[in-house]
Amino acid sequence: MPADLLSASELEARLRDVGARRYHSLHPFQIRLQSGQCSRTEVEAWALNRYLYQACIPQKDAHILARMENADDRRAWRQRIVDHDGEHEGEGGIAKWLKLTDDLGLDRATVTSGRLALPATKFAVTSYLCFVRDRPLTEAVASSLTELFSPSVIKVRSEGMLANYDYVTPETLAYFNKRPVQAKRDSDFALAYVTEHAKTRAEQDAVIAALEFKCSMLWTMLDALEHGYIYAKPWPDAFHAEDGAAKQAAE
Ligand SMILES: O=C(O)c1cc(C(=O)O)c2c(n1)C(=O)C(=O)c1cc(C(=O)O)[nH]c1-2
Repeated sequence: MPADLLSASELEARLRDVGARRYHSLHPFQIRLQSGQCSRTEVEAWALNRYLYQACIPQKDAHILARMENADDRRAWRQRIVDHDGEHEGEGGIAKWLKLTDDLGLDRATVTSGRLALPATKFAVTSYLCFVRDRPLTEAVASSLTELFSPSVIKVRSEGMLANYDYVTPETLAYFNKRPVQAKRDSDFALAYVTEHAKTRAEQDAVIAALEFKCSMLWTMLDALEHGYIYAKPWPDAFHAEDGAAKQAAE
């Protein structure tokens, strides 16, 4: 074993340290959202933009699945696609995300078209898809390891949104109910996978860098919301206050 190779527990500690420093739970927009400081327009813009992230997840998982040579790995990984797409129309995580945007009063066709999403959201999502397509498979798998950290941010966000926004109900946030259990299952698999397949220190460093990349992608999406909606300067073609509840209340 090369002297500089990290043990499994050292690698895990390095990965957890990436999350402790860079995960989007630390972002000012996330803190604003969970503490009730977001305007209704900001909550709507968050949901509308994040739809594009939700929609890309089964596509990125299909890229990874197609590259796995081992049937056991494929059987485990394909569950992620089912979780988001469902077995039938109207089932699965993406449908539940649309329930969230429905409850906020957003038009489905507008949300799914991505027409009013911020340019940085689109760049971030595209770069995630390109990353898992173009980088070595172990790095692509490693980029999903933000799910090591998602159960706690989901809990804090969901509790905060329910406590602080009277238009948000448990049904609105039903998407998040299953995620902590699914995220634990998925991140256990991904952590075991990268631990087994990153065999050199350079490969281990690339796995850590992949997780840093993914954290930066999630961070960028919240930077874009902060810039666009807190400084009130969204991209001209993006979602504006008039596209949301304010407009419907005036009608
Ligand atoms: O609510 C969140 O903060 C959050 C974060 C993440 C994440 O850290 O990537 C995911 C999710 N949610 C999520 O719902 C989800 O399905 C998901 C899949 C993945 C992935 O990279 O495969 N991350 C996440």
